Amino acid sequence: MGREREGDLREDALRDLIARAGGCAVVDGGFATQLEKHGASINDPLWSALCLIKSPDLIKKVHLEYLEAGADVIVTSSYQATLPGFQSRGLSMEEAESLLTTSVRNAVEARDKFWSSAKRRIGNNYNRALVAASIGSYGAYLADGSEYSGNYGPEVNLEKLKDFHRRRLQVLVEAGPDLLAFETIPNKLEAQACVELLDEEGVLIPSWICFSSVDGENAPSGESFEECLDVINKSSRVGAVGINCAPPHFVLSLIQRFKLRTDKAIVVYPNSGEIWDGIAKKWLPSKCFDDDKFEVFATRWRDAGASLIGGCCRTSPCTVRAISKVLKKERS
Ligand SMILES: C[S+](C)CC[C@H](N)C(=O)O
Ligand SMILES: N[C@@H](CCS)C(=O)O
Ligand SMILES: [Zn+2]
Repeated sequence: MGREREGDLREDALRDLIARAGGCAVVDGGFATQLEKHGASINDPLWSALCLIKSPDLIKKVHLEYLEAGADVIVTSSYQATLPGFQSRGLSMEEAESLLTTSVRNAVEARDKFWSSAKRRIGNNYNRALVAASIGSYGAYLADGSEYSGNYGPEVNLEKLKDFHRRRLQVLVEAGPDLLAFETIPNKLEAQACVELLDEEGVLIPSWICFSSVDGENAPSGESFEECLDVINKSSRVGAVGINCAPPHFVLSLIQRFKLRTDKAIVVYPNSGEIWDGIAKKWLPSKCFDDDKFEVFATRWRDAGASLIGGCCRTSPCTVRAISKVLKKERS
């Protein structure tokens, strides 16, 4: 993958989608959550990536459900799919890379299948969706909940994070997604690693970088979002920045703060408000927001300046349907 001229960046893909969606595009919802609803057992260090090995057909089914619900962007099943993770289960490097490729192909095939029939439906309100290849944080790979602490320890430096992300990023880009979605980034160092890697690898498809948050104020590491945004603002390869898998009631004030610090598009797809216990590997009941609430919030988030809105863990196609209904109402 050689270095390319800035002018070749395909940043229009994201801008065009947002414009086609009337100023605010709909991102899908909790992918792993929906796999579980269909009976997948993902209590495993590979989490949802286990389905890439065990039930790839289910992955396609879930993508189709989110498309039918109105998602303008579907995020691939690769959140916790990593080369060392797969290799630790006895897969060869070649097999592991092939699973990453499959995660993108599954989503592209679902998108193409859905669009070929949806575009013919009279009066349909659908856009041709984009496929965003999910790149979960290093903390996601650790499978100990550290995507919500950002505490990677002193031995994890910038180079180590870039090395961790490099080959997966190359394979995913090679598989031909429309976008890259860096998800639940918990600290500034990993944001820096992602930004530098995009440059070093000359990645031409636009990325978004999303942070998690556990206090509604800062990144999980305690670093301010302003510091994190300053890192991201330096990169023309990052088209959007925002928050995912944090509780919905944090989102409005974070959008307002992000708007003061960046000109990039803002992307938000919070979870239901429940809290992940990374050790027990289960969701703890907490202030939980239902789909009606998402419908109300989505308008406020859009009015505050978000241009990509969806749901994350513990949200469902019903959540996305509610978001899509309210955001697309005014243009139908
Ligand atoms: C977004 S969290 C619920 C994903 C799962 C986590 N990385 C774990 O393996 O425990
Ligand atoms: N795209 C991932 C994010 C987990 S935080 C999923 O929905 O499963
Ligand atoms: Zn999530």
